[in-house]
Amino acid sequence: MLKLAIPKGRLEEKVMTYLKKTGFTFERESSILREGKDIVCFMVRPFDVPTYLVHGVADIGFCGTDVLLEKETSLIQPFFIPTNISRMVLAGPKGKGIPEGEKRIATKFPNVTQRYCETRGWHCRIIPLKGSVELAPIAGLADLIVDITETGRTLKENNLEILDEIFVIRTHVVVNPVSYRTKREEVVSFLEKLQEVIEHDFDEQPRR
Ligand SMILES: Nc1ncnc2c1ncn2[C@@H]1O[C@H](COP(=O)(O)OP(=O)(O)OP(=O)(O)O)[C@@H](O)[C@H]1O
Ligand SMILES: O=P(O)(O)OC[C@H]1O[C@H](OP(=O)(O)OP(=O)(O)O)[C@H](O)[C@@H]1O
Repeated sequence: MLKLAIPKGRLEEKVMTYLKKTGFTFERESSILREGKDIVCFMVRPFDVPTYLVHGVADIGFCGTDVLLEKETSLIQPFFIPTNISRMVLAGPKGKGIPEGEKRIATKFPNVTQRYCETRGWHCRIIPLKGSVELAPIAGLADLIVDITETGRTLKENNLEILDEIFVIRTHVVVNPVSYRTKREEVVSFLEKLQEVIEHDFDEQPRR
């Protein structure tokens, strides 16, 4: 029995489509649980995916680079699944640049931001928020933000500009290292089937 941690939200549909293409069917479905003959899917918040693996209650999960770097977990990352590519960026009010001295930075990703400031040798005051981070400079809560940008629409709508790109965000397949040892055959067989589905999908894509 494989136990998977599936991110609810913008990644959910793509991941569930890949699972069904991999041959899994589900007899019982709810908003938090999908159960089939050889599989159980825990439907969780994206930030919580690594937690289910680290605590050993899930074998495989799917989550973004942002979550993995924010949670600083050491999970096996065999490959990506094709989803929209987004970026973690430093951004601030258009035309104002990066202030001298202490920088107030609002973010959903305090650990990522702390490490980024250390690499820049900056003295920062990090203001953790749960969302709508783009509001912080407008409200005077922060000088800068560290946040995800995909299309750039949110930044543009709030007169913010990218000041630095911190890392590219992909969607990772992640594996619990213990499961990789104790359920090796089942885990490897699933990963191989999933990779075949992804490669077949990719080959089917119309070439631009
Ligand atoms: N525009 C985007 N904003 C946020 N996440 C994005 C975006 N584009 C791609 N992603 C990826 O999708 C993942 C899930 O994002 P989603 O918006 O579904 O949940 P969340 O907002 O991160 O978490 P929650 O809904 O629990 O607050 C992110 O961790 C990131 O890897
Ligand atoms: O570059 P864009 O395509 O505009 O996407 C970036 C926006 O998407 C995410 O917000 P989300 O929609 O997840 O809501 P949130 O602000 O509550 O996190 C992210 O926090 C940015 O605000």
